[in-house]
Amino acid sequence: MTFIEKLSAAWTANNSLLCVGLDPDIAKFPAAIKTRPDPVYAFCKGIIDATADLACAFKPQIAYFAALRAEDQLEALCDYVRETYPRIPIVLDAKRGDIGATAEQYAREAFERYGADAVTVNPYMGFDSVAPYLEWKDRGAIILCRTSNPGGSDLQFLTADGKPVYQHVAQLVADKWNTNGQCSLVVGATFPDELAQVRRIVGDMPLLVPGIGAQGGDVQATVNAGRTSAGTGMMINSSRAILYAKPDQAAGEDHAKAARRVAADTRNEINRFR
Ligand SMILES: O=C(O)c1cc(=O)[nH]c(=O)n1[C@@H]1O[C@H](COP(=O)(O)O)[C@@H](O)[C@H]1O
Repeated sequence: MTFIEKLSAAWTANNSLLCVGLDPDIAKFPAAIKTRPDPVYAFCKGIIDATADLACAFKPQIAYFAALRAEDQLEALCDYVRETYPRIPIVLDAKRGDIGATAEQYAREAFERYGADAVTVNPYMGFDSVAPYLEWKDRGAIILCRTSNPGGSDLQFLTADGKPVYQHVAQLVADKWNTNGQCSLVVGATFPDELAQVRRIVGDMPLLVPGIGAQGGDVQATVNAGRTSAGTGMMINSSRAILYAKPDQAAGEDHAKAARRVAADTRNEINRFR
């Protein structure tokens, strides 16, 4: 099964366009987890177990694991997801970009070491820097197009040949790079107008859409701008708002239950506008 087939099946099985981001920040962990020998694994496993029936994908952000010297725990988590929730795709968020020979190693890291279904990739160095990921025919390459951060406009919004650079990226990927139907684009929920533009350019290509939750993107505007005619086509990511949801102590919630509540609310809100 390819990445896109797996993602499509997860949209249906969980009736969800919600991607749960795994950005483990040990300072924000509950005290009982901080002192465990494998705190990053334990924390993320708790979130995964609490949200696996609500998510269309899990997206570990590699920097959070690497900064804590916890790549082994990321590997174990990816194994755990594949064994326990084999229908949920793993998107490794690494935003790689380098010359072809180096990209081959990054692709092996993402797809062999971590067994990810897809990886985020930076298009700035052009096609030969992306091609090694595309050699993995059953995996996905999710290419940065219109990122959610304010500084994304510095380059992505510059005009070249009469249109903004992010639209060139969308056109290039749709027309030339996606020959095997394995590409996706990153478009921030914080820019719904540009999200709509990208949707017009790329047809039904799946989009990774971060920026709701902690970054304040509007869910209704995001869904209206980015959904396909089938009411799917997006992995709408939320990380911190779910991971570090405040437990309702009166209701006896722990951190995982609070994460589940916020994930369920987010999934349901997205579905209201599909
Ligand atoms: O590729 C990404 O996932 C990404 C692209 C982008 O344009 N903006 C963006 O926030 N992200 C990632 O999405 C996640 C957003 O986290 P929250 O803001 O906590 O929901 C982080 O892991 C970011 O690295």
